[in-house]
Amino acid sequence: MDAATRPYRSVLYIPASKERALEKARDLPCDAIIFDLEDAVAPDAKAGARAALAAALETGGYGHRAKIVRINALTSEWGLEDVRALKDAGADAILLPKVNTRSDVDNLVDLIGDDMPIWVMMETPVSVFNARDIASHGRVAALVTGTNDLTKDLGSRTRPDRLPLMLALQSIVMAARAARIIAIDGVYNRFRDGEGLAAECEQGRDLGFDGKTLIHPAQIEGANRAFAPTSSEIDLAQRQIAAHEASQASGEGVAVVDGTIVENLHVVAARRILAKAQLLAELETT
Ligand SMILES: CC(C)(COP(=O)(O)OP(=O)(O)OC[C@H]1O[C@@H](n2cnc3c(N)ncnc32)[C@H](O)[C@@H]1OP(=O)(O)O)[C@@H](O)C(=O)NCCC(=O)NCCSC(=O)C[C@H](O)C(=O)O
Ligand SMILES: [Mg+2]
Repeated sequence: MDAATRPYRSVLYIPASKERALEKARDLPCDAIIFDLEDAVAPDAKAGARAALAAALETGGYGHRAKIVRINALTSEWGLEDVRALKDAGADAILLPKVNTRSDVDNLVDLIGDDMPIWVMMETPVSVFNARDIASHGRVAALVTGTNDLTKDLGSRTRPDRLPLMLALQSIVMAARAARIIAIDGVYNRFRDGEGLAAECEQGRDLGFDGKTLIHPAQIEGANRAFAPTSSEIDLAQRQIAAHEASQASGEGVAVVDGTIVENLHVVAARRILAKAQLLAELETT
């Protein structure tokens, strides 16, 4: 699948130390997997997780799902070995945690060479201030929000409305959009709370994120639903395009649908919705 157009509604973290989870993910309906060597893996389990992940990627079977490897920070005792063991293991991208500046990305580029796309964890206050600079790095293909680390570093409280994180969330989406790269929202820790997840997914979708990182398979369906176009969005998009075409044909620049104006820019957004709906429909039949 083309990296530029593939969906990223549901991006599931899997601790690479959990063999059962590595196996299970081959059949889960998520759009992408982050194979985690960092915070989900205990220090004593790092080496075993690295080897298990390399073997799982070699075996394959993850189908259309984007395969992202989250390594440990390059400043940690494990980062360099993670890169060495996994840079040629067949992943679609490497996810670098605890990034602060663009030069952190340069350090990874020096180690992996020319090809592999880099995803960046945005999870420190410094990274948020540098969001535009990081996102515009030519090798960075996605920004992934680390709301747990951000909350820790800010000393803020976890609130359902995520008010303390709003500047960070919006900065991340803005930077990603300015650079035309992917923006993924942070995790929802109460993984058995479907209603809470749905509300946070909706907020993330409203903010402009492409999808949400997840920690448990039970969260996949909610994220897939929230980040896909709804039937009423599809219906409206079709009517906006038709009305705009009709108004153009009669020499008018602007159409009106449901009492709201439709201009060229709305047609661009409407076409984007239809393209995404089509892509997801195709995905369901494969
Ligand atoms: C949260 C968990 C520890 C819960 O585990 P568990 O109690 O074992 O869950 P279940 O018994 O309900 O599991 C049911 C089956 O699903 C499989 N499973 C569970 N989690 C996953 C998963 N993530 N991927 C694939 N499969 C999974 C179990 O193996 C069971 O399978 P079966 O045997 O067939 O029934 C656990 O879910 C977990 O470890 N989640 C991941 C946690 C994680 O990755 N954390 C790090 C990322 S979050 C983060 O760091 C973000 C960022 O950096 C920040 O700062 O915010
Ligand atoms: Mg983190």
